[in-house]
Amino acid sequence: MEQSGVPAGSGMTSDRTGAAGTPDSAKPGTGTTEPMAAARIVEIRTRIDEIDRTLIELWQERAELSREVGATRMASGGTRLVLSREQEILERFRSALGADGTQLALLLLRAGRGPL
Ligand SMILES: C=C(O[C@@H]1C=C(C(=O)O)C=C[C@H]1O)C(=O)O
Repeated sequence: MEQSGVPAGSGMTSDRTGAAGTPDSAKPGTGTTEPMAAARIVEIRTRIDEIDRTLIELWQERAELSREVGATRMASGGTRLVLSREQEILERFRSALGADGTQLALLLLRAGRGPL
């Protein structure tokens, strides 16, 4: 892991810095000098940024709702967690997204309850 937190070799780092005069100076930061490709990349990135904002909002809303369920249940004498429900959620994500879905679901569940 390098200092930025981005793993080396992940494809998320580049020698092409995007500064003027560097190889992608047609559209700084796109990683290409070809104007049509650069324009399309900028367009797609606009939508990616929207999706990321939505994902972050949904992530935060889900965590808050999950915390509320846990608090409500405990205040009424119930358990903090319901493992059968967590299993259903893990299976939902696994069947839709495979092994990455399982990892994603584990992170989602942790976000609502904190580390065990
Ligand atoms: C939110 C709940 O409480 C806990 C959190 C869950 C979640 O984040 O989805 C699922 C099961 C419970 O362990 C629930 O029971 O629905």
